Amino acid sequence: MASESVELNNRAISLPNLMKYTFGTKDAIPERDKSITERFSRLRREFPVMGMRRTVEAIILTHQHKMPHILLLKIGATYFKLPGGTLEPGEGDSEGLHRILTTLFGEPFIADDGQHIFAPFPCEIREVVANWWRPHFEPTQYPYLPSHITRPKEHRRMILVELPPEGCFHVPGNYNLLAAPLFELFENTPGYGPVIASLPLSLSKVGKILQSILPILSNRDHKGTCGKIGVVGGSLEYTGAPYFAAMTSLRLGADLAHVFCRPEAAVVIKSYSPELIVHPILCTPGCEAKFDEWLSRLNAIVVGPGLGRDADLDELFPKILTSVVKKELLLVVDGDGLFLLQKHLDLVKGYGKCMLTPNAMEFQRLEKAVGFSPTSFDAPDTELQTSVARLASHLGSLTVVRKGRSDIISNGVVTFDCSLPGSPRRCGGQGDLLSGSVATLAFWASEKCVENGGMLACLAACSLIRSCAEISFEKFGRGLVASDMIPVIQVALKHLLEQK
Ligand SMILES: NC(=O)C1=CN([C@@H]2O[C@H](COP(=O)(O)OP(=O)(O)OC[C@H]3O[C@@H](n4cnc5c(N)ncnc54)[C@H](OP(=O)(O)O)[C@@H]3O)[C@@H](O)[C@H]2O)[C@@H](O)CC1
Ligand SMILES: Nc1ncnc2c1ncn2[C@@H]1O[C@H](COP(=O)(O)OP(=O)(O)OP(=O)(O)O)[C@@H](O)[C@H]1O
Repeated sequence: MASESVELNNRAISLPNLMKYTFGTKDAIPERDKSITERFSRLRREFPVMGMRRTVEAIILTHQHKMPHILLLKIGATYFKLPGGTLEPGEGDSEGLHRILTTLFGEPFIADDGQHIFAPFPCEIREVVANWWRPHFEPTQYPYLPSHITRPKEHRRMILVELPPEGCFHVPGNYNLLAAPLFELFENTPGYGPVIASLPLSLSKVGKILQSILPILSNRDHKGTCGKIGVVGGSLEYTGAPYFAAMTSLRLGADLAHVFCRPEAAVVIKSYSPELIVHPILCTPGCEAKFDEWLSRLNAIVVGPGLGRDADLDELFPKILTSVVKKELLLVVDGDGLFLLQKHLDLVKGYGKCMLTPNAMEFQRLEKAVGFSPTSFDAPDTELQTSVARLASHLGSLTVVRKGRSDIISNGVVTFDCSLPGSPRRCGGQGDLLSGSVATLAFWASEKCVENGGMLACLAACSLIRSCAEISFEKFGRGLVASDMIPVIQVALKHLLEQK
């Protein structure tokens, strides 16, 4: 097989087999700077004239023995880099990257006027997979633009490049071109540096991720093995939200779902479904002790759907968070939980098992709460990605999922973008479905000790809920409501698992 088609970042891309490629060498293209010190001196010299340096780098994927590999250039014994270079002033990303790849890999020939030039390197420039910024004239770089930096010195973009099924690389003599398997790069910062080491996560495939997370059902399991999920929410006004979150966890495959709500919401929630275990305890005497006792039996907690914002929660909410963190449980904060969290961010700062799932408005509130200026709802995707990574990093690398036209997921180091089509229907409750599925998938990922389980669970959950929306929209059109999405959870899951 010359070319395998795989789904990366939810888009089909074909990976050529390197066996179908030939390799030639051509004259060396000396590195412009002889050392790292020289590189930064030149950056400093050029900055006042040229402004921020814009660098584009190619993620060229191939497959060998059915395993995806990324092409790297090796210089000397230990230095690896992605094929790429600096854009000219005013040059676009695609145009510039194609020019650079042509210089690096195009066939050399002599033009009619005697000039040594290169034949255009055949490839297709696809989407940006990752962004990194260099705030100062020094090696430190971030996958987001730190808020206090107004004049970054370099912006690096990693761009997916698709190759035809066969072809030829003409490699400059001073480089070795090699294909590194993704698993070798994964989190291997000492070997490849932070940028290359983070690429496998940025490129992860949803079907594979789900497969690695889902528990295998067995007759040896007992009730609870597949998860006991708690939802803290439900008030006089909002009874649907906690039901959606808890029911999603059951319909996804968790064994037990508990709802901790205000007494006035309990009978209503219970009447929606006999499956839910409903505790009418919120803001009642002895609530904390009762909640604490139940917590010990649960695996993951969603705090916030339909919780309300009444004054008595000011006292209870931080106590709930403290108990969850003390018991080291997986924690998803959503809906009104995010509203209340503004005053209590310190309680979750640095808590790696915490996942925040804000919508556009809730995200802005969190930004303001930490002193960042809020990112506009309509900001371009790259700016939103930067803002989500900045917030996640500021909060001590917990996971932030900003829901929207594309869902952006970041832990401050790695940022994913889930842009499956979903549906154009914006009815309430879809975010509650997401929070219930994040909690369940995060528990399963933690049980299987999946590396970066929280991030992958969030990516998988976003893909799942968008897929549910897409499938159910086909049937219900503009009349689609959140309840219509719950029965298709397993259909959507199967669909994602079957992704090639
Ligand atoms: N059936 C039930 O029980 C349900 C209960 N729910 C529960 O309700 C609670 C409050 O949640 P919430 O989302 O209504 O409150 P909040 O965050 O203050 O947003 C309010 C305003 O923000 C804006 N806005 C939001 N997104 C935006 C965007 N993308 N782009 C632009 N603007 C955007 C928008 O403003 P508007 O357009 O109205 O001016 C919106 O009205 C919470 O606990 C939740 O779980 C829901 O789950 C629904 C089903
Ligand atoms: N513009 C959009 N296009 C496609 N999908 C979207 C869009 N906006 C949001 N979604 C999807 O809808 C789901 C819920 O996101 P939303 O922003 O409505 O959350 P929310 O306001 O917290 O929901 P809830 O009504 O449950 O409180 C997410 O899975 C998200 O991917």
